[in-house]
Amino acid sequence: MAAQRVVIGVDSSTQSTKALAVDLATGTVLGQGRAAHTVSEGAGRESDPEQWWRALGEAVAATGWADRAVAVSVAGQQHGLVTLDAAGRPVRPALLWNDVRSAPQAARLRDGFGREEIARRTGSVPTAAFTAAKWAWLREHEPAAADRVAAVRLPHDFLTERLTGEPATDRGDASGTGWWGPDGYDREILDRIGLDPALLPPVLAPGTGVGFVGPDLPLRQGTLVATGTGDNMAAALGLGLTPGQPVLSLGTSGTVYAVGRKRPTDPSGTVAGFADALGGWLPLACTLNCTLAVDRFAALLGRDREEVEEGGTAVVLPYLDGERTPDLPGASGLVHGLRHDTTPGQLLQAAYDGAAHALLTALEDVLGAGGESPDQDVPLLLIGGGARGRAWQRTVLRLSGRAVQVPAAAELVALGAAAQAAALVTGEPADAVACRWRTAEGLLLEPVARDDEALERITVTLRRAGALQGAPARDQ
Ligand SMILES: Nc1ncnc2c1ncn2[C@@H]1O[C@H](COP(=O)(O)OP(=O)(O)O)[C@@H](O)[C@H]1O
Ligand SMILES: O=C(CO)[C@@H](O)[C@H](O)COP(=O)(O)O
Repeated sequence: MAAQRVVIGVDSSTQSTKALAVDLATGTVLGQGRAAHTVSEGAGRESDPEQWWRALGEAVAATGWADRAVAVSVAGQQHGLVTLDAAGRPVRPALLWNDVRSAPQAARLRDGFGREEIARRTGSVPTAAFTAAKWAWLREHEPAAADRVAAVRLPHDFLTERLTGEPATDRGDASGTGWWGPDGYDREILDRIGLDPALLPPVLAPGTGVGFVGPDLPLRQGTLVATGTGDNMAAALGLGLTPGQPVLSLGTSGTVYAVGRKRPTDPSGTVAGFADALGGWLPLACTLNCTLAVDRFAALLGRDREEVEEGGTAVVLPYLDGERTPDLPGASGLVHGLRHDTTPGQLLQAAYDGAAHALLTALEDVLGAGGESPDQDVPLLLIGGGARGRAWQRTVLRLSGRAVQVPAAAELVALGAAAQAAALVTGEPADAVACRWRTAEGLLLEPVARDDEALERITVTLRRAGALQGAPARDQ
């Protein structure tokens, strides 16, 4: 009998690192590990890349397969700016995707090139989330630190390079930088933000290996290392998505996306025109306030997150971290429509609705931007930590009007990374590996009539909130 071959997939996301050891032949998860990250509070959102590296070591060790896996791949939170000195050490903590301090720099890029032109070049109209805006912020606010930078990396590139000693990135994660387009790195944008292209890693073709794990590291020396990718691209691989199949991910960020055959270039900025990790596109809309914001409302109300009640007229715009979709980086949380008979459970439900609203109203734009026609009969795949919650599931059913499918597999990002590692070994496309592993199978929830009234109430409140929520981000 042939020896069992095992691959490891890693998801280095905002709140934690998760690792899965997966049987290459069947997709069975044989071991898993998790290690928490810390994110700064206050004006910015920063994390120490050294902590991610330690967390990767802990999480892969906990799988029980670190010394036996044949291949590994690392997926990571998108957009984060990792700055390294000549010795490969972080110059400062990484600036994360949900740090809105870089909003003025994003606005300058947008206005300098014009929305149409920058979307044509990079696929996206940059917001504060994009790495280009973060580098411009660093240049302006910490020029001495910027001068010391010898290499600029995304979170997953940083970890892959620690494993292999090789600088590399992939088209999926590169597409979230704001300085990458179909012809590679955009020299004019890099020039505009004062970033030397020599500091950036090469963008490897899909399906390429970066190298092998070096000596004295958390995995066996000689283990094959795949390119890895951004976390949303990895989940798309992990689900074996076909074009037009929509996904809603409920984690620190809320994201809605689908694989598309057409390159997206949405000048409105609602849809980011990301590349996927194969050769296609991954139009995506992302919010900053998702599970953490709803959990904060539950805590403020002194309730369990499942203790929601229907009815009432309350509207919550839960923009506790500012917001990206809609692009209101200076926004804060807003409650409207309270009455004497509003119950705490209704208010909590309104927080769920407010967090899901932008994602579900962007769904048609996401499908359209990738050249796919919205088919209401195709179930919405629900993933991320929040997908386990019944209140989240019911909210998505009510506000989408679609059937909702919750895959039984919990860690789709790590599973997608594992599929990418497996593909490197077998020569298959990574999404074909995921289909073979039947990763998308799970609970199918029947559709209910869409609650257009609730959606409209939120849309109107948002429109009327105008000046309160639209205040420009403080330049800090
Ligand atoms: N059963 C559950 N119901 C609702 N939310 C949940 C549940 N389990 C976890 N979460 C939420 O999921 C979030 C973590 O999701 P995850 O996708 O792992 O985040 P990330 O990848 O951004 O680090 C936490 O903020 C937590 O509030
Ligand atoms: O910024 C985006 C997508 O553009 C986020 O989706 C990040 O990739 C962070 O993901 P999570 O840690 O929430 O999974």
